[in-house]
Amino acid sequence: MPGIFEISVEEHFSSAHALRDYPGNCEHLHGHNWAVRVTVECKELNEIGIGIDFREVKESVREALHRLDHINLNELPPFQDINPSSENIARYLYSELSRKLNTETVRVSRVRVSETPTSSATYREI
Ligand SMILES: Nc1nc2c(c(=O)[nH]1)N=C([C@H](O)[C@H](O)COP(=O)(O)OP(=O)(O)OP(=O)(O)O)CN2
Ligand SMILES: [Zn+2]
Repeated sequence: MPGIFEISVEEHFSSAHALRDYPGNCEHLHGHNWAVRVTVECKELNEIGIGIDFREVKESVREALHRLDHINLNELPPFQDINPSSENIARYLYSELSRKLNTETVRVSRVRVSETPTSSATYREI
């Protein structure tokens, strides 16, 4: 039976955000240590049994997260008109990382963004 491999890495960044029009204290600027889990899928392995090197995925994720680190996310162009919610950050990273990592055999399948150990949003395309 054909199978699929899911390869995941997790990286972190720290930044502030405020949810505009949120009915509560999240409307005020506050910070999180965000955790980002990126999953890449592939059907084939190379000659040494690897779908895509964890290190290659981590390098791309770190580069993308560097742009989000230690800033006010509301001031970043992608979040000037939409809220930097976990959902919107996950979709933004999915798009950035897909451009960087997708090949004929490998594609980013999901990005999970966690604000706390118990609260996260995941973006994937169907
Ligand atoms: N679906 C979403 N809901 C909320 C988001 C979000 O991005 N997507 N964001 C927030 C706020 O940013 C808030 O800072 C996070 O709230 P929460 O996870 O509840 O964090 P707390 O530290 O307040 O959690 P407690 O467990 O209640 O201490 C809100 N909602
Ligand atoms: Zn928050």
